[in-house]
Amino acid sequence: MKYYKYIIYKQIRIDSHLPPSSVSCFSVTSPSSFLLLPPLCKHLSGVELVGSMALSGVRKDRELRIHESLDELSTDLADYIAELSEASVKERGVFAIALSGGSLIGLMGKLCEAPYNKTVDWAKWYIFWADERVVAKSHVDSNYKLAKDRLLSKVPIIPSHVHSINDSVSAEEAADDYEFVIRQLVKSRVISVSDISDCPKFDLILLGMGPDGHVASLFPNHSVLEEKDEWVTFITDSPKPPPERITFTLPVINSASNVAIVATGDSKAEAAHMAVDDMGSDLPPVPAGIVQPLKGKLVWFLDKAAASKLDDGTQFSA
Ligand SMILES: O=C(O)[C@H](O)[C@@H](O)[C@H](O)[C@H](O)COP(=O)(O)O
Repeated sequence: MKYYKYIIYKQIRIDSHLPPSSVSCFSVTSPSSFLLLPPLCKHLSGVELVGSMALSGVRKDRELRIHESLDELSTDLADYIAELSEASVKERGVFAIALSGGSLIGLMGKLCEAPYNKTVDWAKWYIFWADERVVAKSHVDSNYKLAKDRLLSKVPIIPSHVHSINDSVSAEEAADDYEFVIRQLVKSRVISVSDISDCPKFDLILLGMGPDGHVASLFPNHSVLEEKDEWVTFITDSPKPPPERITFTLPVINSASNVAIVATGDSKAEAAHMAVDDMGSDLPPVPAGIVQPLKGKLVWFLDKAAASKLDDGTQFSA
């Protein structure tokens, strides 16, 4: 649970230019982490803890969860997804979740085990892909195949709720088709709609991050980052093979109720630093750094290696 310490330290540092009386909100993620605040504040000059507002006060900000091990991270990720699923089913009767490819799917593996395999309301899940490689569904590169083999085939999800892309058409047509499917499901309220952007509002979008800071199939310095009109678009020149992909656009990602970015290993450390820390205005932000939900909540799941280059990362290693 060391990541809570990091979050609290980070927020105090960000807020500490304010007069002490203004420091009333922290990204505290659990009541137990609140206990860490008083001793921490005592050691920071100019910082004073202001009442119990901190317990319920959560900044509209990202949350960082940094884990000692992949096992711990997987458990936390499964807890997080299960909690969001429960809340969404309670509120809307369904849970619309978008997956990505890569190591993320393996890290979600705990959902297939007890207690989640029995406690999660799988029949209410509607599955989408934030990005997909334009290959046959049976191809080893298919994100659908990866999720089906590792996750979806192991839990009682209703097959008609699994919305994979049309794999028998071009990338452009697959993107158009996929957007059409999403539009129908927005109409029938399976997917909510954002009241500020008119985009679909997924209950949760799960993203991995590449060493270059890409998320979904939004690659650095690629014109796909500028797409504002479409919900789903396509590329044919992905720097990460295979070249043809469809992807949610940034406006859709940033309209979600919840977005999680999951990144592990040394190779992600530099990109995590560039996305999470304030790099000033000289450098263009990496795509992961432009993921900033308008009204929703962003949570980063990192292991120690991926977090090793974050500013103040040493605060974490105790
Ligand atoms: O289809 C894809 O390639 C992905 O959706 C992509 O965005 C992936 O999530 C990242 O590249 C991270 O992948 P790793 O976690 O395997 O490094």
